[in-house]
Amino acid sequence: MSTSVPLIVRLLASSVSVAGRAGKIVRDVMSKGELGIVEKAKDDYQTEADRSAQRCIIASLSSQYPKINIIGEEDNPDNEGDVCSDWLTIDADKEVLCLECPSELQGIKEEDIVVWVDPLDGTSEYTQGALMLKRDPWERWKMYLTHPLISIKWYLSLLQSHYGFLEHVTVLIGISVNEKPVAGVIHQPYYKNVGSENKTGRTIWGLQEIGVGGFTPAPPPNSLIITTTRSHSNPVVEKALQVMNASQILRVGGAGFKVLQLLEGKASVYVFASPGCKKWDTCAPEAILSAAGGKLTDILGHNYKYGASEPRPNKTGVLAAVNADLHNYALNRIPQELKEKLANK
Ligand SMILES: Nc1ncnc2c1ncn2[C@@H]1O[C@H](COP(=O)(O)O)[C@@H](OP(=O)(O)O)[C@H]1O
Ligand SMILES: [Mg+2]
Repeated sequence: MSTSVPLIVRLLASSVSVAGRAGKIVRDVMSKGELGIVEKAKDDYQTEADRSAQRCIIASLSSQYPKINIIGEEDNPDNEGDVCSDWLTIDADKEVLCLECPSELQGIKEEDIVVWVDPLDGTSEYTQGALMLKRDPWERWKMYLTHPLISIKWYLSLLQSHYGFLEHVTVLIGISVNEKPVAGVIHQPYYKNVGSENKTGRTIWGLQEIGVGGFTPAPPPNSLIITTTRSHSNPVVEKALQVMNASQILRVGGAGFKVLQLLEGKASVYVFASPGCKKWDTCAPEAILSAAGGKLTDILGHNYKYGASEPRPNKTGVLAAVNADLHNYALNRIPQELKEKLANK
């Protein structure tokens, strides 16, 4: 790849390519059927797909950009296994390589960049989606009985969802400069492809000042439709949803997929009044949403910072909208006492 292409554009082009490779790893682990589920903390799971996809992304990017600080969700001593040679991806997306470099980012160096990687956002949905790939009802039932995450209520809703949960799964690569998300990639390994011949998924990218690519954003719905968590709710999360006066509430998995719903015109605001999301969940979605004219902050309306020394948890929740007016509307609806409760947690 030519080094005459500005660094941020090259890095985004590499991230688009490696996100697609990581997405294939996510599908391959699922096809083999051994997910290797580990509970890292309460309600926080990891699978072989999370571990392998992260090793692929970090090894590929750090071999090309050795001075960039890359932080991944699965950074821990248990995830230091081998990287297969065919995971190493040094390709770069050709369309992205032709982008203009935003004026503000022209002189930056590798040392100024922090990359936040979530190799598999929507892990709950990935493990529950696995159940639906078992075509034999007896196999499915056996898997349910030994599955650590699925209650009978969820099992029944899974049966109705026809593989839908796997579409919530995304690979997220967020690029920040001077603590601000400036570019990002959301790859959806199962976009419209479960059970079909199309096995490539889709990749959406965004770059500050330039815009988004990989799909065409749609205008917001005519009425207020909110998107929120389906697997990490609690009474405060529900209270913040109630006060929105929304015509519909969509409950889906993953921060990446919720922001895709905003960009696709399926929802207009993403409300999650709880700790739980981390910097790797929001960096790429925030960069892409901002590049499309939207806004992502915490529930108090403050921006998260993405420097390497920032705490990983987004303790004060997530509030995102397709434009500043809708963000402002949602921010004003959240009662002060609820904001204080989160701020003082
Ligand atoms: N209470 C909680 N505990 C652990 N992780 C949480 C959480 N609430 C949100 N998250 C994390 O934030 C991301 C989006 O959550 P949700 O789907 O509930 O909106 C998920 O990332 P991962 O799937 O990458 O772990 C999820 O694990
Ligand atoms: Mg995540």
